Amino acid sequence: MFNGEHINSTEDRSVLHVALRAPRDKVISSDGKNVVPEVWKVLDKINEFSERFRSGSWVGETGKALTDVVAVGIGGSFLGPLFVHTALQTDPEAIASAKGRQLRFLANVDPIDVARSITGLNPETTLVVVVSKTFTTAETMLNARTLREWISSALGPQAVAKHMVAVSTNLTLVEKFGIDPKNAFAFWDWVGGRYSVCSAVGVLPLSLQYGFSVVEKFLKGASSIDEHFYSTQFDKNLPVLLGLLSVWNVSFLGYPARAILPYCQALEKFAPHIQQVSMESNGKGVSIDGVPLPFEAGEIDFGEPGTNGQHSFYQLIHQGRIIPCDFIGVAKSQQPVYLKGEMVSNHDELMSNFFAQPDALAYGKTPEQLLSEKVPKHLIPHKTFSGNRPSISLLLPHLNAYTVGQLLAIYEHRVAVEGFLWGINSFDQWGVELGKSLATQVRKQLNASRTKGDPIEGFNYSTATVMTKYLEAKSPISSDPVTLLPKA
Ligand SMILES: O=P(O)(O)OC[C@H]1O[C@H](O)[C@H](O)[C@@H](O)[C@@H]1O
Repeated sequence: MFNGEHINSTEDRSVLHVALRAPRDKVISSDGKNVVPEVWKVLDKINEFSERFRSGSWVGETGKALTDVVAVGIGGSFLGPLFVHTALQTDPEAIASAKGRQLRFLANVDPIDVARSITGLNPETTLVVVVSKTFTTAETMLNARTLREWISSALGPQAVAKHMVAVSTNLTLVEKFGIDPKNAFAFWDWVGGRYSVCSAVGVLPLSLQYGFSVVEKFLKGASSIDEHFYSTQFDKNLPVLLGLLSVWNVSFLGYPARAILPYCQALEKFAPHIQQVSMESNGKGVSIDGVPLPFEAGEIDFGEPGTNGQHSFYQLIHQGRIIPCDFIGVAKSQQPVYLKGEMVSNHDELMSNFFAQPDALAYGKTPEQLLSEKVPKHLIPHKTFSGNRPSISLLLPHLNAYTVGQLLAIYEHRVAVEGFLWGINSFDQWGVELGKSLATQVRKQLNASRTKGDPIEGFNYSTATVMTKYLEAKSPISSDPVTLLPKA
């Protein structure tokens, strides 16, 4: 991976997200060319642009400084930046640098998400960042066209140049869309979408919100783990050990799921991000050579912050199926509170659970213990905990831009280690294609049925029946889509 070999063989690409956070003087080559200078050219451009934006010298169509950003993107062009943004939102340093600003995300093509993302925003003070590796993703492009309409109907079509910028590998399509190429931020095909948060995909919107210096710490944190992963012997190498544990749990013990349980509300978007990193990478049925696997690869990832999850699905984890758990804790809270007279601080209260849960899973509670506690006989089977349920605990010293970068890279490399062990290609995603192409067929049918009354043809009985019901409901379609958007 670090040598730039084309380990993503089905797309004939190298896999070099580590280059996105490499120090300036590092040499990492793809196809014989050192890519680190290109990376820094874009980072410098982001630094300079975000400075202009944040200082108010970049102004919108009506001469006002821009304070709010809507990042439009989905999948890898959304989940990583959302995770990092959510983690920084309560960090004191990041709060200070984001004063008076808002960063929002628009991912879903559901018009409800459009409404949510712009409600209360004024186009005069808003910058839209369209983030798409390919610049062809149907959801993102429709959302981008919708927000372009929102801007130009309020401020005139010429305002688009000042209120819309883009992040993409496809700069030709960015220009075609009407975004000034000077305001396009590039990345490269050797960055997988789900590994792209350290490219302009994450660095641009996060720098607009928090300033480049904060985001640079995030990159440095990720880079520190890259270095550790590259050079540390295996028995002390965090991503290697974690990857081995995952493969052991999935392939040897037969536990296919994994719960990601951060005892830190700021990490609430970590599990959704890792779901994509892990499940899109390792959810494969054939080896890298195309041979059907004689075992199942991939993990089923889900998670919620503790303690919320404890009051929801932990019952199943304690007494139902065996789900290996990742407990993630932070030694020092971003927002400490201690109420006089309380036995412990609020953070200690949270962390009491962080320490208690893995113990309960590991050691359980035996019928003998219950008997000695005088539990009625008929309740003993219900109150018994089998124990011997695996978990790992990661304790971060604190949560800031640097450690968020570290956490991200630990999981990225862990997923890669698992994929290497399973012998699969963790860097392609052919499994997302079929649904997309079927949606194209449905889109054509909906158009033909709505505009010409064409009957539904070429779909199976179930789908045709539900589509008929859907068309009967006749959603309102205005010829002027902006009338349906909420007003600022
Ligand atoms: O960044 P884009 O090209 O718009 O792609 C957005 C997403 O599209 C697809 O769903 C891919 O499976 C994802 O890996 C990707 O992150």
